[in-house]
Amino acid sequence: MSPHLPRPITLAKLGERRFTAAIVDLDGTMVDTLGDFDVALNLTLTELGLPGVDRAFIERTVGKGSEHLIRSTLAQVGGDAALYDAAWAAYQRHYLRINGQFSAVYPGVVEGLGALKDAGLRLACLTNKPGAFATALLAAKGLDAYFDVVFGGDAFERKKPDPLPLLRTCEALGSQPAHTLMLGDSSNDAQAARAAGCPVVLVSYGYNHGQPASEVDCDGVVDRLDQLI
Ligand SMILES: O=C(O)COP(=O)(O)O
Ligand SMILES: [Mg+2]
Repeated sequence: MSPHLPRPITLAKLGERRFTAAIVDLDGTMVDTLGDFDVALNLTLTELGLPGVDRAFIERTVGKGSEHLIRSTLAQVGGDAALYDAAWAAYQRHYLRINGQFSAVYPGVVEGLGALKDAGLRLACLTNKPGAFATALLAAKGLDAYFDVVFGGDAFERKKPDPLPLLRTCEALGSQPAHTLMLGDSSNDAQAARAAGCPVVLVSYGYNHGQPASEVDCDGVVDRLDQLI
């Protein structure tokens, strides 16, 4: 395990670095979306005549985008991989209809985003979720106004943990990676940030493939986003 900075970490403690921007993950960091995933995925499985999956499976599987979630789910329930296209179409239809209805913004998120804005940082939302799901969810939860840009998992050729989405997001923000703070909940966020050269802080409460966030190589862990300021 890598050494961590003392926690709760603050922006001041992050090496007195002058941050010009922050990139914020969505699922498991700003919004607890497990309920939305559960409903959309199980409606899809029912439609295909397949057995359901439980929340523990979903919680350890989300984070690498919807395509990965659907492939893993078909494998989990013994569904034929040839059902992928039908599953993807059904999942999108169900997800877009229920998006946000079974999910909730985590405590401290609104306060944390407001404080980052007040500190003069430009903000981007960068998620592995499809862009259409992400923009609708942010709007439904009243979080859209905080962000200068929003990029989904379909915005670039590769998703987190590849550094490409972070590097492109830094470009869009006009911010150097070393001065851009990544805030996420999983090893996908942390690995992408490390490879892109962005400092990275994780939240302790999200979805990290069944592993505690404190075991991930990152610059700090917070229990609420408003602990940063
Ligand atoms: O859709 C997912 O896999 C989760 O996406 P996120 O954690 O990058 O927001
Ligand atoms: Mg996440």
